[in-house]
Amino acid sequence: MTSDTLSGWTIVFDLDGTLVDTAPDLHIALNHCLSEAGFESVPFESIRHMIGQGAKAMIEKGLAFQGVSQATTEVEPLWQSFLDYYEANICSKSRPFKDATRSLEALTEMGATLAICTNKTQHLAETLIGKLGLTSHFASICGADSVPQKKPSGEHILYTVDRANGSPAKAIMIGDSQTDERAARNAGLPFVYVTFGYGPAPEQWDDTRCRASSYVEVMDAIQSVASP
Ligand SMILES: O=C(O)COP(=O)(O)O
Ligand SMILES: [Mg+2]
Repeated sequence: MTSDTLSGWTIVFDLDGTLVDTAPDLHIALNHCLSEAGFESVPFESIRHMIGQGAKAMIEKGLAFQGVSQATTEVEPLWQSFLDYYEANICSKSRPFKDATRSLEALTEMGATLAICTNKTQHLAETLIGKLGLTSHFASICGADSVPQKKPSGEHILYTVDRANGSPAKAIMIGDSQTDERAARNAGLPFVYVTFGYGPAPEQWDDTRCRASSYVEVMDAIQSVASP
């Protein structure tokens, strides 16, 4: 790809499962809040599909996994306990996916503007990206509580693009879940689905052009969308 190929384009990344492999730290923090409330742990293999709709939804799924109904358990105190623990340990094991950082640098060299649209809270998203030393790559970072409606609302992505001074007509969403795909569709943006994240995969996702199993393929997919 030559330089300036992506001039005027805004590339919007999901965070958990797309840019950063956060599952190990989320898993420890989820089990911390569950055990404080007297519940069993959730095994690591089961947590992947609990990520993607924010921490509260993850805790609710963790409880449901134990057969605990929300009618009998208040999620709010568990959520507070999760947030305190997770904030203090947010970057113990979380690392960018292979080649992600290099790809951010390359995209910027090609003239793209980069942004993050995540269902993490704003504060946690900024804290994690800061601790990983990635903040300077992004023109905007928009967490779930920075907008009236989080993903799968398209508004969340459109707000993120706007905050980055971009245009939805030249923007691409990269994500690892059905939530991201629906948000991109609601916003009218092309979507690149990464298969190395946490899913669940978008339903009836057969567009091989926009499926990426590595950051090398993410770069190819962006190129094919931006200059078909
Ligand atoms: O925290 C979550 O559950 C999801 O976050 P994501 O939108 O960055 O995948
Ligand atoms: Mg995700």
